[in-house]
Amino acid sequence: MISIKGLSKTFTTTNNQIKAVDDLTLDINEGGIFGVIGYSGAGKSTFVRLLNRLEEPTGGEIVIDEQEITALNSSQLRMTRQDIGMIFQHFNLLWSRTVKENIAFPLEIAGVPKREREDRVQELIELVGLAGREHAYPSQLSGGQKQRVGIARALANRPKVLLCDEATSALDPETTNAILDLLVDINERLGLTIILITHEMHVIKKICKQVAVMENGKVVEQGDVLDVFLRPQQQVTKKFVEQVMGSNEEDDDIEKLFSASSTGRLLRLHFVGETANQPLISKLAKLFSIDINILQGKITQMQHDAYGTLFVQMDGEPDEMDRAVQYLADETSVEVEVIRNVE
Ligand SMILES: Nc1ncnc2c1ncn2[C@@H]1O[C@H](COP(=O)(O)OP(=O)(O)OP(=O)(O)O)[C@@H](O)[C@H]1O
Repeated sequence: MISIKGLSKTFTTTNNQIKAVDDLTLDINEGGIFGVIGYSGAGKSTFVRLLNRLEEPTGGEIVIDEQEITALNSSQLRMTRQDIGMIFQHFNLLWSRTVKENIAFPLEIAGVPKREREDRVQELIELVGLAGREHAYPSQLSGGQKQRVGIARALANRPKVLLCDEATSALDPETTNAILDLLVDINERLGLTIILITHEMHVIKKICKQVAVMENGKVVEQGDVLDVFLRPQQQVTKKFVEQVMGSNEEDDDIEKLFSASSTGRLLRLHFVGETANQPLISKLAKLFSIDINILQGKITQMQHDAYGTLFVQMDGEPDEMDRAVQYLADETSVEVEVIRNVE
């Protein structure tokens, strides 16, 4: 468990004081992928850099694996940092060293003997998918390959925690997906905790189990990603959810699609979890004497679950429509809402 209590960081500049992280309290479970999302300036980078004390906190406490990070002296901190790997948006590689030499660097600093170091580097190269590129220099690599070197280097000393500071923000969408897949693979294979900060909701959606939303140096909302997607409380969270789901303003257009001349019912079906929407719609049409038409829908695939909303028009005898709605409510995990009813 990573436990953060009342964490603060104030930067003092010549003109003013900036509370980059403001009395932040958060618990992060071990072994998962935890996302922290926020807009630029929310304090995400400062927060993640406080976790390994690349920034010194102004106040508060950080405990990782029963060790109080905030209480360590500098030599203890050097040792403990081996348990906390980090990757960066711009990779922070050593440009005059090859792939192999970059990955070996933290092992050299930790005093690992040469033979053991070479074996470990080879293992890491295989793990991140860089076999054949051992002797390349960073300038000869693509962005995705550079981040793979960053990941291998961060994992060299077998950390318990991996901090990712906007690790995919400099990458194109395809490469982003490949790197996110690699992070999931590493999390599953090595069981280490990943803390990832980003301003992109699709990154959270794709790989995180839990998320915290930051604004003005504070966590304003947190929970399971699915819950936060389904019931965003804060305005900032709603905006992030809209990044991947579109806005609810489209609901007005739905009323127009279901025009004054339409009969039957306009339903909003809210899907959560594994329910596949297409089979359900055709099943309804088979089970009941109704016509059913999809007017509009937005379903998104999360790491394990799908969720989203379909607007459908149902027509038929009132009794049959009642039975179909009852069936949806009782026999499926779909939340159903009758928006209009014209008989
Ligand atoms: N070294 C510093 N000195 C002074 N102010 C700083 C320093 N580092 C960060 N800040 C300020 O702290 C606030 C939070 O910055 P931070 O970089 O943590 O936010 P962020 O959410 O990571 O945003 P971004 O993605 O743009 O980096 C900002 O107002 C920033 O200007």
